[in-house]
Amino acid sequence: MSSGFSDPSTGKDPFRISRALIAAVVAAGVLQSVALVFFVVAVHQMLRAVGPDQFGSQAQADWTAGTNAAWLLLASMAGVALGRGASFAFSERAGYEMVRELRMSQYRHLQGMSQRQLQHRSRGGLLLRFTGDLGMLRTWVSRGLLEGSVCVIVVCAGLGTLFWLDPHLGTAVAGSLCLVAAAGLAGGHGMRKSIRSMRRRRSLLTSNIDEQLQAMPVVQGFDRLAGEESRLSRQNDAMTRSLVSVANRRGFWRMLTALCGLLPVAAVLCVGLVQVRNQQMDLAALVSGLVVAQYLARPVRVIGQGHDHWHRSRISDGKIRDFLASSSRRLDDGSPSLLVGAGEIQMRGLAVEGSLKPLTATIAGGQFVAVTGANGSGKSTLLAAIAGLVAPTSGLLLLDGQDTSEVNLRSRLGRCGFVSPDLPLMRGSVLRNITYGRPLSTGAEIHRVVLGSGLDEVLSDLENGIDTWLTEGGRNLSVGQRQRIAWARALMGNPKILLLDEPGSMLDRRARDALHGMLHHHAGTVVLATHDPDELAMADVIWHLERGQLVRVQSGESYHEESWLAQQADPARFAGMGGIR
Ligand SMILES: Nc1ncnc2c1ncn2[C@@H]1O[C@H](COP(=O)(O)OP(=O)(O)OP(=O)(O)O)[C@@H](O)[C@H]1O
Repeated sequence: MSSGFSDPSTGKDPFRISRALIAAVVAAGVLQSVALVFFVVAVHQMLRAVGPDQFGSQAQADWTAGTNAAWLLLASMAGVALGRGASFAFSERAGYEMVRELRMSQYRHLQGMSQRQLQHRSRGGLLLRFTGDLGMLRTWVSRGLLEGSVCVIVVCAGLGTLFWLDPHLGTAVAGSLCLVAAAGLAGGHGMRKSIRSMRRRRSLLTSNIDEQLQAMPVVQGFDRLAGEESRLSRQNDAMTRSLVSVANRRGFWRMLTALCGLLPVAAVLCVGLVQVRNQQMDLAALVSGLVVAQYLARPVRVIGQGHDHWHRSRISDGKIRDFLASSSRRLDDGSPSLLVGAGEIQMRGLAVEGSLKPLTATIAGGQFVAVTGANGSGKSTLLAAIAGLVAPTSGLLLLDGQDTSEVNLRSRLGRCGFVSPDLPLMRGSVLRNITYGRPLSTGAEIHRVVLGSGLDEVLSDLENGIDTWLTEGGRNLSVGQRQRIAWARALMGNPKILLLDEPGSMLDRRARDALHGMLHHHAGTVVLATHDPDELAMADVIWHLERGQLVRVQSGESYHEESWLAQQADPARFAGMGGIR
């Protein structure tokens, strides 16, 4: 079953339900229905063969016919049980398999989203796509669509059997079901509105809790505990009100479905008794009819609940489709891979809306460029654009002469070693973190990087050394320690282009010296965003950015001279700042 949507990475429709499983569910439904018909026939025959006179039997019990009917009864019971069990298992499996595909499609879509897109999305809403929304869709597919279809087959078979027993019984039950279905459809209005409001509130609450988890020290440090508690309490109350409203509507549905379950029994009893009184039907047919009506209670209830699942899933379905249709870059679109060269970076009118004005410049392979400028001048954006994490809104970026918009993204990402406050450490050991981009690094390479980045000093302070376990973002380490691990992570594999966004901002003097030594020795291009005069003086070229624009290019030497002269002219201004060395 296809929805017309296709995952660009796999070319498959992630909403597709496996045809084989649909066939299996339908087959199980047919088995259950046929077995139910035989079961009723067996009940009817048994009553007529060995039941008392009122059941329409002869004065003498026909034990042979009764025994045959008993065998049929047993066989049909097994068929009903088998059909029901199989239809449940296959329906559940079909739902789980569809959700598995959708989960991966959503995750691949997420992987193609740029840093800015992710920063602009609510985390609560995104989390909901992977949890509640998938759960709702699964419930609809398994319990609503597939189990509901089986139940429709069973109800049809049951109605057919009732018509066979007595057309009046069939008509009464069919009529009563139509009545309840019409009432249900009329009462279904407003359900989606309540669900939409409940989802919005749940997403807000999840985002808030997620933020609080990360920023609890801010809440505590600024003593905003009471304020945040009352905000959460308001959100919690609003969500509870939405949940109660949805529960009320669902309660109405439960009432209808319970009624649906009992109504066929009442209809068969009333119409059947009248027919028996008028001697147009025997008691065997009435009892058999009651057996059918009683069996139909569950399938009718399931069909009724399908309506509830349908409404709940429509909003989730829409949200997932919107998410999958939102802009995301394809990681592997079949275009050629980026080839590694000397690390030359060319920008031709490269711009990022709101952050970086069109920039045309070239950084030669092996050059060391320091980028400086006031806060918000666009340094981080420039580095992230070179790394491929921020998509330029116009212009071209060429790495080693290759237009990055024409190479496949997967080959481009990870080509630059990047240290940035926006790239936190991951949960896991220090070793996992430093080899994150290159899990197959050899022991010798790890040793080289650990020594080259001075990480050995940090590791000697950690009880478990390189196996020390880091929590999310490495928050169980000091900021400087985290920065040095991030450094080592960027150096692994000796990347031709190294992008460092203020990597020394939290380092002590020794660590800073180690960083400078590493910058000296790195055999490749280095682009360093910094305010540090020592680091600026080390660079081959310095780019001064102002409000997203490259306003001045200067050599490191001339910067050094300029600073030295300024220091001589006004020593008081530089007192205590360490000076230019
Ligand atoms: N996710 C974002 N979405 C939209 N605009 C952003 C985003 N991040 C940053 N900006 C804007 O882009 C501009 C450049 O920001 P950027 O972080 O590149 O500056 P920066 O020079 O690195 O600053 P700092 O020295 O404070 O790190 C700023 O005006 C900022 O408001």
